[in-house]
Parts: sequence; structure tokens; C-alpha cells
Amino acid sequence: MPSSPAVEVAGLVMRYGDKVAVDGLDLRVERGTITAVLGPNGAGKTTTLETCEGYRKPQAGTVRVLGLDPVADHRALLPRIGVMLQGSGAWSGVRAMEMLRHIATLHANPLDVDMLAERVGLGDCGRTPYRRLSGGQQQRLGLAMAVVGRPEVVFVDEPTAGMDPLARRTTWELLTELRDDGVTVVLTTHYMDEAERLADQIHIIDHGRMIASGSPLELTRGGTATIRLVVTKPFPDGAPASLQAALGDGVEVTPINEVSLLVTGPADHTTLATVGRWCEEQGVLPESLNLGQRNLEDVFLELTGRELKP
Ligand SMILES: Nc1ncnc2c1ncn2[C@@H]1O[C@H](COP(=O)(O)OP(=O)(O)OP(=O)(O)O)[C@@H](O)[C@H]1O
Repeated sequence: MPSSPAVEVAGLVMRYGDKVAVDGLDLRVERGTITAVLGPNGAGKTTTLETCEGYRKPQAGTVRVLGLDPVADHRALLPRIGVMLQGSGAWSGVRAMEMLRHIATLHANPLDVDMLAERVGLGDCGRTPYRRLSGGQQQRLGLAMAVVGRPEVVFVDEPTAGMDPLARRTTWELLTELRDDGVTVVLTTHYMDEAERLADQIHIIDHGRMIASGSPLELTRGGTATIRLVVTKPFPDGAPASLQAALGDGVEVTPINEVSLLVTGPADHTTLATVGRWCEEQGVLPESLNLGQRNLEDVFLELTGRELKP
């Protein structure tokens, strides 16, 4: 069934004891796309990914990857998927290149190991034992291990956590190249810039539930302006509602905390003048007033009332 989605999750529920980690999640990933599952720590991203990878059995709901059941059809699926875990899953004493060569031998048609190692920036540390690799080098090895077998779908959990900016960029390039070659990439991240720059589709999850899905442009209503106001002392009671009333329809006021709020809508002269006048009337002094474009951080804040901290 070549037209089936790469991943289809329906009504997934996963618990650890009393703790509900995934709470009725639906997720559909089309083939040949980069999909980011974005959410704060503990949102249920890793649990969802591990269920797609066949490491956990759904307690309720269904999961299909390339049309197969990741648990019942594990052996059939294994050669077709690549998995990058948080922590690469390498043995602690093994040298980086030995590990990569070993994984390559498990696949029928692996990539050229030396070229891949060079590509992900493992060139200098191929002889280093796994436990002596830096966090970023372990991540790069994990990524190379996930893609060496030319998978159709690659699952990457927090691919750039602990990487320096150059390694992050290289990883983004590699994942984009894979997508351009027709590979489906599913990644988790709590970096909104990573999701925004890399992903074709973003699914934001919080407390095990899907709270928003769409392309980066759809989610941020591309081009919508924002004003982030920070004041020097706490706002008086009812401040967001009174600013909302002053600004009227077409502009959205979202409180962030006792000294900051977000205004979403046209950041034109009228809006700016109204915000300035309102500060004066309320007796608060702006410490900063930042104009920008609505981003995923703003979307998360508007949906949950909390900030999505990396
Ligand atoms: N083995 C476990 N035993 C008990 N609770 C767990 C276990 N694994 C995860 N949890 C809990 O389930 C919830 C979801 O965890 P999960 O690791 O899936 O979230 P996450 O979004 O991947 O978070 P992070 O970004 O920190 O990796 C969290 O509250 C976590 O504490």
C-alpha cells in the first residue's frame, strides 16, 4: 500500500503506573516529509516515538508505520526504519567507527560508512570509545547509526540536544537531504527554531495531547505581527483585560507573567500608541517593547498560557 501514510497513530494512550504520559493522541505523518513533534519536557514525545518504533506496546489505540504494526510486525519493519534514541544505544567501550561499521553490516544495502562518518562530523573521533565521546559526538554517532541502513522512515529523538551550532546546522542539512531523497523524518524537539526551520509539518503536544498541528506558516499565521511588552513592576490587577478593551477587536492580548504580555495583531502606529498610552494610564513603565513576527513560542503560549522553554 504505497499510498498509506508513513506513520498513523490513532487514540494512543500510554501510562506509567498512574501517570498518563500519552492521552488519546492522533498523529499522521505523510511520506517524504519532515515532521516535528514539538512539546515541553515530559509532554509524551519520547513515549510516542518509542511506541512507533515498536519498543512499547500501545495500551489503547493503534499505531501503524508503513502500514505495519510496530510490535506484531517488528521483524518486517526493522530493516525499513532508522532509530536515533536519546543516547545512541551504543555499548560504552566500543569505538565510534566500530559501532557504525557493525550497524552497517546488519543492513542489506548500507551507505558508505566512511563517507557518512565524514558527513556527520565523526571523522576526528572514529577511534574514540563511545563513553569518551562528547554529548554532541554521541548524538552524531546516533544519527549516523539511524541512517546507515537507508531507512524509509527515520525516527530521531531530540537530534540536536547538546550539539554546538555548527553540528546543529550539519544535522539539519543531513535531515533535509534525507527528506529530499524521499525518506520520511519524524523528530521530537523542544527547540521551536528547530521545528520552525526544519519541519514541513509540526505537531505541538502538551500533557500527552495534541494541541495544534500544521505547517510552520499555518501555525504561526505567517506574517502576523507581535509586540512583547515587559514592564518594570507588576501590572495592576486585570491589566490584560483592560489592554484588550483599549485595543479592541482584531488584536489579541495574552498574559505571559506579572510583568510581561504579548499583543498579537497589526503592530501599526495605532496599536503602538494605544499600548504606550495604556502604560501611562496604568502607571507602569515599559522596560522593553519588542516588535516581531508570531512564532511557535507565541502559539504555545496562547494555547496553554505557559511558555515553551527549551
Ligand atoms: N519509564 C518511566 N516511568 C515512569 N514515568 C515515565 C517513564 N518514562 C516517562 N515517564 C513520564 O511520562 C511523561 C512523558 O515522558 P516522555 O519522556 O514521553 O516525555 P518527553 O516529551 O519526551 O519529555 P523530554 O523532552 O523530557 O524527553 C513524563 O511525565 C515522564 O516523567
